[in-house]
Amino acid sequence: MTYSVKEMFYTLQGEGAQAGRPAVFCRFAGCNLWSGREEDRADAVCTFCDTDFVGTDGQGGGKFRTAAELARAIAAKWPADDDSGRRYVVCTGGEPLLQLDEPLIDALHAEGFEVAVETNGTQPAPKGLDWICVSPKAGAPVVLTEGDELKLVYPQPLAMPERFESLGFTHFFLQPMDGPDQEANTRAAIAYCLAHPRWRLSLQTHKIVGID
Ligand SMILES: C[S@@+](CC[C@H](N)C(=O)[O-])C[C@H]1O[C@@H](n2cnc3c(N)ncnc32)[C@H](O)[C@@H]1O
Ligand SMILES: Nc1nc2[nH]cc(C(=O)O)c2c(=O)[nH]1
Ligand code: SF4
Ligand SMILES: [Mg+2]
Repeated sequence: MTYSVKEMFYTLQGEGAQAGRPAVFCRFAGCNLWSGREEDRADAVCTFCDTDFVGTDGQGGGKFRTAAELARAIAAKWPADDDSGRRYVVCTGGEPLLQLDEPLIDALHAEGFEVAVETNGTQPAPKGLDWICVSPKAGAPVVLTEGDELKLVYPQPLAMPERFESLGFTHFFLQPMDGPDQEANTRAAIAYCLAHPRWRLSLQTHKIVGID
């Protein structure tokens, strides 16, 4: 299996229940809900994506021919002198579950990492993941109905929170949709959480503080 990676970087997880935690982000190239080309955005299943996941030309990106090779490259991003035993990798994209497989999870565990995934939930998950974040998209079926956090970008008129709150997740987050209406979306997400206390607010804190 050859893995196509857009970019790879060490930063703080900005979103959800693990916000603030140091992590290597591995952004896989490609998605099943949008081509990534602006001219296709309006007709895509997912129209509000804030991410460039096309190609392998970002920082630390490239093609990796084996799971061990990719796991070594991820490990090389972690501070060399760290002895905390808290290595953490977030596999994102694009849609990581188009590529992330059991051999790669095993290779990352062998490098001492806890392995997290950020997924749109349209693909089954391989065994062995340590943290599963599903972010459903209106118009795309959710097949991954259990995990650690469900993080719904809000508002999506055809994917309202009520539809997801009986699924098997530990945490339920609303994340205001970034874009031209970001401020209004944030106020609406706050109002929804206050009226429905099962839901918590997830801000994209990396954008607030200006890190990757
Ligand atoms: C770029 S996606 C990649 C992972 C996967 N394809 C997914 O959608 O979950 C990473 C996270 O960013 C969220 N996201 C994407 N565009 C956003 C936007 N405009 N505003 C807020 N969150 C956004 C996604 O819902 C997801 O939780
Ligand atoms: N700092 C930081 N946190 C993130 N959490 C989810 C991200 C993503 O693009 O999947 C992301 C990201 O791109 N940067
Ligand atoms: S599913 Fe995720 S990566 Fe794909 S277009 Fe939507 S937000 Fe972007
Ligand atoms: Mg992002």
